[in-house]
Amino acid sequence: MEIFVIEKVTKVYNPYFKVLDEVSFIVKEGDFLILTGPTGAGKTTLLKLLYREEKPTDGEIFYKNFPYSKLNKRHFLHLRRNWGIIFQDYKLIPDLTVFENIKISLILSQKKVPKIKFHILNYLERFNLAAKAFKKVKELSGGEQQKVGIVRAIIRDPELLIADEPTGNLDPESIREIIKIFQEYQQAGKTVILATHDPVILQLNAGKILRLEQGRLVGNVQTSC
Ligand SMILES: Nc1ncnc2c1ncn2[C@@H]1O[C@H](COP(=O)(O)OP(=O)(O)OP(=O)(O)O)[C@@H](O)[C@H]1O
Repeated sequence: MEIFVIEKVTKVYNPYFKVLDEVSFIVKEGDFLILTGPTGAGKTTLLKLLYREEKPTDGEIFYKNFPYSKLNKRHFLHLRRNWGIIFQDYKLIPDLTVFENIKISLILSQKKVPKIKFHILNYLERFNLAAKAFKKVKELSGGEQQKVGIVRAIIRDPELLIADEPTGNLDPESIREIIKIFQEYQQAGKTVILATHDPVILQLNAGKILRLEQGRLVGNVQTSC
């Protein structure tokens, strides 16, 4: 089943800066898609279009056959409850603790989690973050904050994971661990879309690679079913 069909999507930022130029590809359920390309190629913009922080200037995005242009804000809020998004700039609340940041996200996802405290601490333990659970996010290192952003997204057990440069602040060992966790998640039938130019990830052969250059996809790209 197709999760996303991206059809000739163009994005122009004001006043006139074309970042994506007729980009087309499909994402199937269970895919592990790695979007790569140089700085400024448009990777973050493309992900923002998928999670609807931005709208395309032209073209259409279909999610499970529903065209985005026909969906309203309420539909997107509902969809995003089942998605895990890892933002390049983390988007954590610095004055709240690690535990509170994750708990708020879990509550917003409306997933019923029995023993929520145990559940969160268990996840944090897996990422070697249990000792930081009750520290304010602003007291953590950049890499630790990045890991909190990852835990916050995957603890929801989302059907789709969208990750924007999730390992930029991590050492190679941590990067391999994170990718292993993403792979386990994919093996459970979930879909992963990851933007990165991290050579460690690219060498791991974790998934299908799509390369963006100056707003266009280059190489072999599947654009129809
Ligand atoms: N809101 C915006 N308004 C205007 N220009 C923007 C906006 N967001 C991004 N851009 C520009 O669009 C281009 C693509 O940015 P984008 O963040 O999508 O690239 P990227 O491939 O993710 O880069 P990086 O690898 O550095 O994260 C950049 O030149 C950027 O300056």
